[in-house]
Amino acid sequence: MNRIKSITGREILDSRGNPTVEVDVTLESGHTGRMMVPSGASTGRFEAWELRDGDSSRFRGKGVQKAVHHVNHELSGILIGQDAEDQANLDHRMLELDGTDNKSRLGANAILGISFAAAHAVASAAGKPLYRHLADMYLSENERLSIPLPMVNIISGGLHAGKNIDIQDFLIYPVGAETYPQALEMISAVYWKTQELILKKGYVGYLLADEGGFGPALSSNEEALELLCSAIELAGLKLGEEVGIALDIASSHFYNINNHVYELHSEQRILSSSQMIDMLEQWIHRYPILSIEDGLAEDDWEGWQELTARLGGKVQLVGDDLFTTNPNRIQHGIDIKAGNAVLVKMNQIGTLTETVAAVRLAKSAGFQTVISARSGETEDATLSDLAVGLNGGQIKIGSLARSSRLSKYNQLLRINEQLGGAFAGGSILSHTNHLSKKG
Ligand SMILES: C=C(OP(=O)(O)O)C(=O)O
Ligand SMILES: [Mg+2]
Repeated sequence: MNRIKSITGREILDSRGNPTVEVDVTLESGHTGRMMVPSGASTGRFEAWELRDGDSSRFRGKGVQKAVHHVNHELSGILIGQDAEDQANLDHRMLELDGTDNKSRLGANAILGISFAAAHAVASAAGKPLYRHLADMYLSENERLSIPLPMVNIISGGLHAGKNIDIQDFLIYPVGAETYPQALEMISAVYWKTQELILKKGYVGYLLADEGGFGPALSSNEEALELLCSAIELAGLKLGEEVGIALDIASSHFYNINNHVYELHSEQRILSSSQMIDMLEQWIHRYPILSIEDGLAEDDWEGWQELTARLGGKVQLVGDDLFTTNPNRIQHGIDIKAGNAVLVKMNQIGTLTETVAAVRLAKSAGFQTVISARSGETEDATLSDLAVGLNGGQIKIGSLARSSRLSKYNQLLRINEQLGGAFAGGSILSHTNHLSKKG
């Protein structure tokens, strides 16, 4: 038993210079925990509600003073004196007090901040790193922890880069790395080769997008794939074997829901669901693509069924906007065979308890999990502990050149030391065609 003594919320700034919520929880034992809440830009329609003030005289309406007020008054009012070690009870009480389906009254940003700050405080009181506290709470005793395989944004598009191209993330997978530090070395090599190539190709400026990836106005979406392949080879790494490719199509953001078509604005092309799948299938054959996220839109369940039937045996198909870390939507995907992996974003659902439920459900159905940051982040590194502590297997943080991203990559380096170098590595993807072909 360790009761909550005080809860303090405040407004801080995130990596886009927008306000976000920070929460400190102090226990009667004197231990404290802190959480800085992330924020998305290419958000799914079915996410838990991020409460913003809407008063345009401050931060273009993006202030979070209302959410902070809820932390400091209503929420702390019901939580002070509660046992912080009973995470499920804390989260349940907050959900009950909010009373809505999507946390829109008090704000998922307010609730998430308290939920994770409490976990931090309890870990600190127990003298444990957060990942260990999470593993002790949620994993079986003999489960061996490992550093997740990172998928790393190198070229950005869509809403993260001013719509230079339509597809949002061109990422690399250091599948041939035997250790996490080796993986980072490979990522850094490809990152810098990509910059060199962009300048050599005559683009004016290489421009950095929200997650630190390069965001030039390329001539087509496919040019980004060609660039990545060249950069991997120029870095002296074996394409597909040492470094593979992942995509986040983020297609909900160019889906025309009225006409049921996908509008690739940068190429002036309009595609049906089946034509989108045809395009992705061609790319899988041409490039060493191991994972595709949101290949189709959040409303296109039928398209997802076709996508999964056609490509699910060859690549990882990750639902982000599709599932929004929501156990009900994940269960529907499992039932109708839509996707085979879940992107896990804690603020899409809003509490630690529900995040764990989403991960457990995904794993129980044999789905992979990718624990993911948002495009708006802070120096908070909770994500890394969450990915290790739930044995997520894969992590998506963004690119290397942003301290909001590096805080997480560097936290994984520290945890790596403590785990004696245990790394999930490329074997996590051995079910995909490209890697299984290697034998
Ligand atoms: C990280 C992502 O972007 P955002 O946080 O903007 O939703 C994503 O789409 O996977
Ligand atoms: Mg996504």
